[in-house]
Amino acid sequence: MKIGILTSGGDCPGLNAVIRGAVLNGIKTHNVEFVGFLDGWRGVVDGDVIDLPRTRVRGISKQGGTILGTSRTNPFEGPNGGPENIRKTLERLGIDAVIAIGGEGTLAAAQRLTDAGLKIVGVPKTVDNDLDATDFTFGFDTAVQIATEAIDRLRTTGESHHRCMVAEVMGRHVGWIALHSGMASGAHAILIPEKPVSLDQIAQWVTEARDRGRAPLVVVAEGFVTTDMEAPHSERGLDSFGRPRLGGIGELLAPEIEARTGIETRATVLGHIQRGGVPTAFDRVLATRLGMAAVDSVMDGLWGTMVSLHGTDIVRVGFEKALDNLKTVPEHRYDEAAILFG
Ligand SMILES: Nc1ncnc2c1ncn2[C@@H]1O[C@H](COP(=O)(O)OP(=O)(O)OP(=O)(O)O)[C@@H](O)[C@H]1O
Ligand SMILES: O=P(O)(O)OC[C@H]1O[C@](O)(CO)[C@@H](O)[C@@H]1O
Ligand SMILES: [Mg+2]
Repeated sequence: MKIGILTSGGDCPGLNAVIRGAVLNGIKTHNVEFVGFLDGWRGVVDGDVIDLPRTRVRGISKQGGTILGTSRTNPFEGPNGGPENIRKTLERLGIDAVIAIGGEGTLAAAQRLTDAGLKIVGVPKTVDNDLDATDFTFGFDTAVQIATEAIDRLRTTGESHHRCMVAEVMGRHVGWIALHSGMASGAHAILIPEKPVSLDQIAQWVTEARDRGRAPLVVVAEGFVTTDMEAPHSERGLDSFGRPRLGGIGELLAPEIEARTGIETRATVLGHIQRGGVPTAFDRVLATRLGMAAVDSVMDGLWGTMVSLHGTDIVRVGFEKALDNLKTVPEHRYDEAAILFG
């Protein structure tokens, strides 16, 4: 048996730990061989693979990024795309099954290919933590840790200058990173896509914090909209899948806050720093377990399912469960955090 592994969509700390977990379990428990597709679905469509012997995954669980590379290639496009061409390519390469590690886009593509008869098992991945049917995704804990450390630093310089600091974190559709890093760093306002808030309300929280002698700290997710905005702020065109590139809401908010409160305000965008570098121990363990479990799913022929964290157990769920809904921040989690605002 030969299994092909791919990593697709935005990268995420822990991808390499998944690959290592899969290869080690596959070799030690099931005596299977592995290849890696280069650059996500691009490698599947082009038949571009490398061998993944045990020596190739040695020591990689602590490495950020992905040794296989990633892309936002659509496997249904191009002269070699689509299920029939991919089936022929896999046959030519002697690959019996595919493990696709990715977010909702990658898993949606995997679902369509599985529906067309291909043998694919998924591993959920996203720093945003927005995939449903799994309690956490690996990469999220690392992103929160990085964001929290950065925000702690913004805090001390803000305090020295009696400034309001605005920290912008990732989160296209959901505010999990903002919620957790904001709560961990004691933010006076946490602004998330799920909860539009007026500029006057933000200014009120900032003023309250200043009046208590604090240097106000605002954490905002890139996908946040004020009650006056119709869509998330985007000033950098579209990504390769045609979606607006987000980022810059912090710089938009800073002068508005300054104008309303009279407090000098600075914005910092953390950006891709949140996706780089070594994964936390939590993410390494979660990713390793998911990789191992994905191989077990392949051996059980569970095509069209992904492995997922449920409590402390790794379970198997259908792609559709993960894709039906985004896992947004529930109202009660926002309300709980909001007790600390101002
Ligand atoms: N419904 C779909 N059908 C076929 N291909 C899709 C579909 N949705 C997304 N894809 C392909 O899968 C690629 C990966 O999806 P996407 O860019 O959303 O990354 P992801 O896996 O969701 O990770 P993230 O969004 O967290 O970075 C997309 O660029 C696109 O080419
Ligand atoms: O710059 P890239 O790689 O297109 O990805 C940015 C997007 O990826 C994410 O980090 C994860 O989906 C989003 O929060 C962000 O909008
Ligand atoms: Mg996506």
